[in-house]
Amino acid sequence: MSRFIDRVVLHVSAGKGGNGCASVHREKFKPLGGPDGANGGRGGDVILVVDENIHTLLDFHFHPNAKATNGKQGAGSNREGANGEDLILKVPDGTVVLDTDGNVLADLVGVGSRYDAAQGGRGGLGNAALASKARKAPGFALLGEDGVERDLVLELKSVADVGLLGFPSAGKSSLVSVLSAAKPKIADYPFTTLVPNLGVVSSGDTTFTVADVPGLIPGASEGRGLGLDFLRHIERCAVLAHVIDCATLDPGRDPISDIDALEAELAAYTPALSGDSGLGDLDKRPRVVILNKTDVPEAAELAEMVTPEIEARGWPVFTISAVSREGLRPLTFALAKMVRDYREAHPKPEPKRQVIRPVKVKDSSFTIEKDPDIPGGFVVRGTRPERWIRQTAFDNDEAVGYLADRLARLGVEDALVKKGAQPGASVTIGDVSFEWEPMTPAGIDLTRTGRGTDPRLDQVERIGADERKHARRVRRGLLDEDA
Ligand SMILES: Nc1nc2c(ncn2[C@@H]2O[C@H](COP(=O)(O)OP(=O)(O)OP(=O)(O)O)[C@@H](O)[C@H]2O)c(=O)[nH]1
Ligand SMILES: [Mg+2]
Repeated sequence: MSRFIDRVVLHVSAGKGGNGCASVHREKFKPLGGPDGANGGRGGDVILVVDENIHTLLDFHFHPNAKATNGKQGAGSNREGANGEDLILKVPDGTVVLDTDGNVLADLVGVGSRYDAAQGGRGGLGNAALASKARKAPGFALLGEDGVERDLVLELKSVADVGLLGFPSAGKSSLVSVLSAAKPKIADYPFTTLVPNLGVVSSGDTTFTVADVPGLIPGASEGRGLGLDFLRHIERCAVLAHVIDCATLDPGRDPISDIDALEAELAAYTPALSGDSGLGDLDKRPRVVILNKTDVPEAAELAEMVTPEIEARGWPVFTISAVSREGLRPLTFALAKMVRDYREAHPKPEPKRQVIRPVKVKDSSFTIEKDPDIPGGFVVRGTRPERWIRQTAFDNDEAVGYLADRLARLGVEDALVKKGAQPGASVTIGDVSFEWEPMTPAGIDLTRTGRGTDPRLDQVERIGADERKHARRVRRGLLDEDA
């Protein structure tokens, strides 16, 4: 059986941030005029946007990997690296975004709704931006960070007014094809419909949509047949319509037992979106029963026989033939009225142009735990320390020194001392382990050590008073610019 494409796993990778640049301003007679390495650009995001012209997730089935472009590196002369371009992926209305554990991350309803699915990495700061009083000409820059990379599950839940429920081959697609201009595939084998089709039906002043969804068989709520794929679509329909095949020759099936089987599956299904659609529980949605194929004489007889029993449940019954087009007008009127009543009771909210972004963490907390694998070792965890590790070019001593200063200022050094870390202990942060060398007794402000002064700049001091003064001005100018 071909795969159902209303559920896809999509691998999104945002762009990497560009590295910052370490550069020193050069001019004739002023070879070393101050740091002018610019910042790297941000990596592009991967963004999902609801588009009215997209109706399936088919594209993602064929292209399951989506990557935004990287930010460019910064350059000398304060030339910032360009940002990566965001990758915009168009999704159909009613797309639900889940993580691989099944948690709903976003429920995209309304054209224009956006979900920032993966954030680009931040660009690294260039040495101009890293300059400070204590570190006039840093000989290093920060690395750009990797963009977010993850697997997302996209599911499509049709947003339709009327959802057709029925066994395979009951005639759901046939019905949509005669009620609307939609031309779904119709065939006499089960599971002809693999992707829901939306039909637009007009009746007087009322226009409403009917979702033709895949057939349902007992056990669907446990995933049999196209079960869950089917049931997902029903969640967002205001009116549920049973389409019953009165001409089936399957032993053991009759209209009443078909309805009971479908109702049992609905009852067993736990909607992922319970409550949020504003439609209420599935079992409280209004229903109609459509007895189909009554152009077949036996079917017409059977329909007549079971009608009172179904009406006794309080559900309106319509006897139709999708093939001979009998009984369609009363059915259309009735559906239009139910949809109108529903809309009056639930005025449609303005289509939300919601932009869903993950919450930004501005978190300077960290934890230190004993490393279970290395005796005497420690593992430091925290958003900022882990980010700083990713930003550090470990082949550059100054960059490593800067990292050490940052960690010390955050209190990591002190905390390690308190935890009883010994010099030379293995300390792991993120992907990096190193031997810990306490730099100073705890408590001394490490930013004042002057570490980071580019030794080449010392030469400036030997050039002569005028040039020195000029160089200083340039430098101050740069510092002011960055402040
Ligand atoms: N005689 C008769 N046959 C019908 C009628 N409606 C549909 N059929 C036939 O029933 C078969 C199945 O019709 P579909 O419309 O594909 O059924 P479906 O419910 O969409 O089936 P799935 O997509 O497989 O779930 C086709 O051969 C249709 O021609 C009807 O009113 N009378
Ligand atoms: Mg069908």
